[in-house]
Amino acid sequence: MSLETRHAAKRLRRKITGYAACLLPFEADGSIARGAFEAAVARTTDAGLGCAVNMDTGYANYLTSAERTEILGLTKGVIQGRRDFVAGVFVEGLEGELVDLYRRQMDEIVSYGGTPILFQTTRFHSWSPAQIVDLYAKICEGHESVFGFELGQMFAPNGLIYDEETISGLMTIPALKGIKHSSLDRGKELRRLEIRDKVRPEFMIFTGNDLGIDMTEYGSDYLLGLAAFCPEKFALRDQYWLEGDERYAELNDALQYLGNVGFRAPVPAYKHSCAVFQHLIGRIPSSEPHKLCPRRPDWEAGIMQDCAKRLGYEL
Ligand SMILES: N[C@@H](CC=O)C(=O)O
Repeated sequence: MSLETRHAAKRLRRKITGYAACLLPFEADGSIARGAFEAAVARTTDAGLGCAVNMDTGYANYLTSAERTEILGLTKGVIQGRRDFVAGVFVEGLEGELVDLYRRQMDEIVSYGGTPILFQTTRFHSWSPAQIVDLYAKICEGHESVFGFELGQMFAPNGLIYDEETISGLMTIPALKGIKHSSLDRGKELRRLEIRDKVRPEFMIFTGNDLGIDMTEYGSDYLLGLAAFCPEKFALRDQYWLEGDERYAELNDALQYLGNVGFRAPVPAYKHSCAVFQHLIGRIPSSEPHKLCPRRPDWEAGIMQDCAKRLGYEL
């Protein structure tokens, strides 16, 4: 795609739909900070963003199934039907028939009022496009609304970025309403938008590109771990875009600075960056990530402080 074509693809003043992949915060003793999690769900919802829980940012890969269920309960309790929320379905490492494994967790999420979003599993990495599309069709059958999730392996080894045949096939499944795309690759995401516009214009592409959050300018919506750092700033940015307000650019730049620092390699340590940031601005009781999460260096608080100041937080 030439730069001219890319520039022409921008959709000024589009209404953007945004979800934050909520961070699961911890107390200094390593226990889940339930109150702070509930406050984050309330803050995100009040700001106008949807909550995505039990995602990578919520340590879906490290939580027990009982802990994931507890998170669903806490989320439902705070949101109380005021708006939708999405929740990760994580089957990696589980034994059994794949369709059953997915559907059992999806049913549970729906029973809490959530929309399931399907993490991938290494078990289908070597499958053909037709086999993968068929699996999703079976998983989604009878469901009203499900989201897919393409996760780059810089985030987690169970993730996979599909080829275009698979993506086009997935877009034909009626219950699948959209897909989160986390390749961190603008070109790949722009191609998905082109395919979507041809195959099924109402199908949602949620950018998961924390290094390119302006993908929303081209027709993506978003489901971002970065939005969990400061959901109200994302809401304001989206409002500026909707209104054609020139303050959009400066705020987007400040958010992107935070994204570039927070999501630097090794990428999975972004959850520690998020905890450090949230602790600095006084929202969570400790800067501790999940005990299995890769950690940032001791100077993280200094650089996060600079990001926070640029976003206008007074520390
Ligand atoms: N932040 C995302 C991961 C990559 O996009 C998530 O929490 O799932």
